[in-house]
Amino acid sequence: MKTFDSLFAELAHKAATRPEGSGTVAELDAGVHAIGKKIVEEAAEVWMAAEHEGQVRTAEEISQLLYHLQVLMLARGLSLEDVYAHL
Ligand SMILES: N=c1c2ncn([C@@H]3O[C@H](COP(=O)(O)OP(=O)(O)OP(=O)(O)O)[C@@H](O)[C@H]3O)c2ncn1[C@@H]1O[C@H](COP(=O)(O)O)[C@@H](O)[C@H]1O
Repeated sequence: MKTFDSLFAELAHKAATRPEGSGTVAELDAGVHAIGKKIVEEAAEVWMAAEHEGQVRTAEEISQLLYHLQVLMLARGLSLEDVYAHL
């Protein structure tokens, strides 16, 4: 099963190698402003799912929020350690 750390490693590799068809590369190219809007949208979807849509949908929306947070980390050059230092 994929973990937060293994997904981050996968996304960092995509950012470095820029494979054709990668949504991550497209999102990085869209920039921090666009990624930030996606995070706000996904956060709202997490909230709505948690209130109205049950466990599975909530978990799915949380996974998407985590993904977009990782893309923002890559866009800003942040490492996992940079974030974990604040946990
Ligand atoms: N885990 C994810 C992931 N979670 C969410 N998303 C993106 O977030 C979108 C989900 O958003 P919504 O459900 O709101 O759907 P949507 O609004 O219709 O989506 P868009 O129109 O905004 O694309 C998906 O369409 C994906 O673009 C993800 N995209 C990729 N990954 C993983 O990231 C890795 C790299 O992916 P690529 O860069 O695409 O190869 C792979 O392991 C993928 O499984």
